Amino acid sequence: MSDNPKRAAAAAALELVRPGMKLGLGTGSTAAHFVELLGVKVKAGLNVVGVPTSEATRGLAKHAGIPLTTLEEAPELDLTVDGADEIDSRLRLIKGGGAALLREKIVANASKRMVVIADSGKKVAMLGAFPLPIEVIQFGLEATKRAVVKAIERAGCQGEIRLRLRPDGHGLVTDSGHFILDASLGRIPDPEALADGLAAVPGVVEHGLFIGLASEAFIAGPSGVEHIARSSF
Ligand SMILES: O=C[C@H](O)[C@H](O)[C@H](O)COP(=O)(O)O
Repeated sequence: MSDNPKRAAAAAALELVRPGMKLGLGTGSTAAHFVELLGVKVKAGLNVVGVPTSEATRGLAKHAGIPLTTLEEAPELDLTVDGADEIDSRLRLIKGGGAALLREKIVANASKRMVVIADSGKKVAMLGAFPLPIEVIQFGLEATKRAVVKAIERAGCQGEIRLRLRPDGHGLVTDSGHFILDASLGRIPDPEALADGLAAVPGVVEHGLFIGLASEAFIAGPSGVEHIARSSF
């Protein structure tokens, strides 16, 4: 196994790729390994196309020589491979640490199969230690923030909510032109209830709870790569 667990998980997922596949390309440091390894195969003759989940991944994929397409040209994808910030035993995820959650969720939802690649540090008994990213429209930010707080409380959670900032102190703007609120909740006992509550808030574009999207995961740790399938729960 590679001495880099992220790369080992990426290499395991690469084994699922077949010629002719339309692929969703995730975002983040783990997904970047997948893109790089896929690029090596493409240069060796593998025929696939990819839909990137962020402008950062678009750049990496172009550099790696992977032919790109869009969901307009390819509205159904065969396989998406993406990282996660947290993953629980039912393959529920927190994503969006890299601010790409909106496009990541659209791409995952357009895929027949979503495979998560991660190091074992991402596995948790309960979601919530990682601050939950919530993508919101810039208009009405304070009002949306208040409504988000209420939705969070109704779902039995509490914690601090902060606007994600760029290093220059201005609000970070996502690839799709929105802000991100990071909700430090500590624990999310009922992710489904929180997901439903957040989705109902006007101004919330999307949130980083990915429920029912990942069908399997490759999780790499010191003793090797573990394969988890949702059907096994
Ligand atoms: O917005 C970013 C994504 O959801 C990433 O997939 C997630 O943050 C995991 O990134 P990394 O592999 O760098 O830990």
